[in-house]
Amino acid sequence: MWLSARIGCYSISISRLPTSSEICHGVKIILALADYLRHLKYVTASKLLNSATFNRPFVMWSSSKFLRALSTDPKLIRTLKCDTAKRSKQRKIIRIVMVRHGESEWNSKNLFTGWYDAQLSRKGILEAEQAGYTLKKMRICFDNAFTSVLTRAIETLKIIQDIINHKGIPVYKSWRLNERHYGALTGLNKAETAKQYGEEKVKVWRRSYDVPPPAMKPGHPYYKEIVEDMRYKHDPPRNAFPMFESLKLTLERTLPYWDKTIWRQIERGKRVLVVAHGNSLRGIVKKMENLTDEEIMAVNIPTGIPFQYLLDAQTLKPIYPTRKYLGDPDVVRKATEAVVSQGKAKK
Ligand SMILES: O=C(OP(=O)(O)O)[C@H](O)COP(=O)(O)O
Repeated sequence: MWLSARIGCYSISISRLPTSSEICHGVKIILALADYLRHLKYVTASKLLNSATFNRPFVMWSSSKFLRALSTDPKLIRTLKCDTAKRSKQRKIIRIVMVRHGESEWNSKNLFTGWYDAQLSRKGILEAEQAGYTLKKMRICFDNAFTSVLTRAIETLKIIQDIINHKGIPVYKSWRLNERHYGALTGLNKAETAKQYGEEKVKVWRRSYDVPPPAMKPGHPYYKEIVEDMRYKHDPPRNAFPMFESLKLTLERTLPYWDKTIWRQIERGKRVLVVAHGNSLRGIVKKMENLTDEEIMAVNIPTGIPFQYLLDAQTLKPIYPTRKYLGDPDVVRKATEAVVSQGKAKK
């Protein structure tokens, strides 16, 4: 190798002395490289050049000479960026960030929402913005993002992407990340339901692992709107379209997507952002933290506050056993308590 350089986790190898015509193209290459890295890492071209370190100390070139040494010949320049395997090895820790969408209009009215496509409330938009600013302040970057097919999650993701300047990353949407289907409870007020059926019953419907809510029947006010929604035209199949879901049933359709799609990306060293829902995320939390069916009952996820898992890049095991919220602990505690209180009977 004539020269190899490392810039952060990216490497450039130049196989031989460039010819004079190759040197002419150098500027174009470095600009393309700077542009690529700026997209991924927010570095400017000058920072990029200043941080270049060469593995042959005697070839400590100035930036301008380095510029001129680059060429458009792909055989000459072996690598412009490290492959993901190399990156994940260099990165000792892999971060996964998840966030429940910002407050929806139905959250603000304390209604069971499930598969009803509620919009973000004004407060929910602000929560999504705050989530974006938190990630921006921490300089957290992502390679791709995953969300449900419900507007409140998609909009939250868009707001975050805008703020952290990640509009270009691939976004994958799947109904498998949808909120649990709340069946016949969809559209009912939680506090009024607790008054009618008792707080204990509502707690079982909201938080038990395998007790489902009553099924949504064709006469239900939101039946047609959900079943005939064009976003479900092809998937889930008609004969498997849910009419209710316990957390267990939710997890049974979320987990294959987590394992086969999201986790594969994580294994390849990709930094993923998952924007989903209170209960679809509780399912993933159960799996990540290895919680029992009883332990998951106590987990409540507030809207719009990102949380992360840090994994050892070699073993892919979480470094800390529980999720860490990226927010003021007091705010997180109050927001979590507020979620619990939603099931208290109306006085
Ligand atoms: O649709 C819902 O969740 P979402 O607002 O996260 O999409 C549910 O109404 C959440 O309610 P729960 O916290 O009583 O399970």
